Formats: sequence, structure tokens, C-alpha cells
Amino acid sequence: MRPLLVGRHLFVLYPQRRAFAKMASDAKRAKLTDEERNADLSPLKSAGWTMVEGRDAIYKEFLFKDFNQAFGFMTRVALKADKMDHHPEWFNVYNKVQVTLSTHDVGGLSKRDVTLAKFIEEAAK
Ligand SMILES: C[C@H](O)[C@H](O)[C@H]1CNC2=NC(N)=NC(=O)C2=N1
Repeated sequence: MRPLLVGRHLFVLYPQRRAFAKMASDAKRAKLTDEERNADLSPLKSAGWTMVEGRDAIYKEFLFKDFNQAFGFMTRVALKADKMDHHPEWFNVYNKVQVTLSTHDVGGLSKRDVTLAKFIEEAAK
């Protein structure tokens, strides 16, 4: 705790807050444990996500009515990805969007991929 006096205001700075925030963000980027895989990936697999062969990543193809619907979906996901600082690998042609999720920083699946996949499911509805 570092007190800082500015005029008649006393500010108290908590360097630990930053440290805790960083720990939380590190945990979100850590590779999923076996327990987390069982709990978090099962519902996504039921929704059509599959494991990518040869790498720790999940994949799903989305089909829309037309390009407008597909791009609207991509826009919603892009805004979320920007906020999360977590970005999909994706490919779009006309009404088709193929999405692969993985956390490059850890070379595999993390909580962030689960969070983004859940958001993507809602955005595609
Ligand atoms: C510097 C920046 O925070 C990192 O490169 C972020 C950006 N977006 C990312 N997106 C994904 N999918 N994985 C990452 O590891 C990742 N890392």
C-alpha cells in the first residue's frame, strides 16, 4: 500500500491489484486441465465443435442464409474478440464461416477458447 497525497486528496495505490489481475489473465491463457476439458468441451462438442487433428484446437463450420448474415455474425464475434484480446482463426466464403479456436500463447486450448466458443454459439443464433 503506497499512500499518495495530491492537494487535499489521499490516494492509496495497490500494486497487488495489478498482480492479481495479471494472475487471473494468465490462468485464462493456461492450457485446459483434463478436468476442464471434460467439463467445458463436452457441451461444445455436442453443439458441433470437433477437435482439430494434430493440434490442440477446436473447429466448427457455420452456414448462414447469405453473405450478409455471415458477415453480421463475424462482426459480432470480431468485436468480442477485440475486447477479449483473443482472436479466432477463420475463413469465410459467401455464407460459410469456418472457425478454429486455440490459444497461440500457450500452444493449445485455454479458458479463453471456451469463452469465445460459447459467445460464438450465441452469435450464430
Ligand atoms: C499480445 C496479445 O495479447 C496476444 O498475442 C494475444 C492476441 N490474441 C490471441 N488470440 C489467440 N487465439 N491466442 C492468443 O494466444 C492470442 N494472444
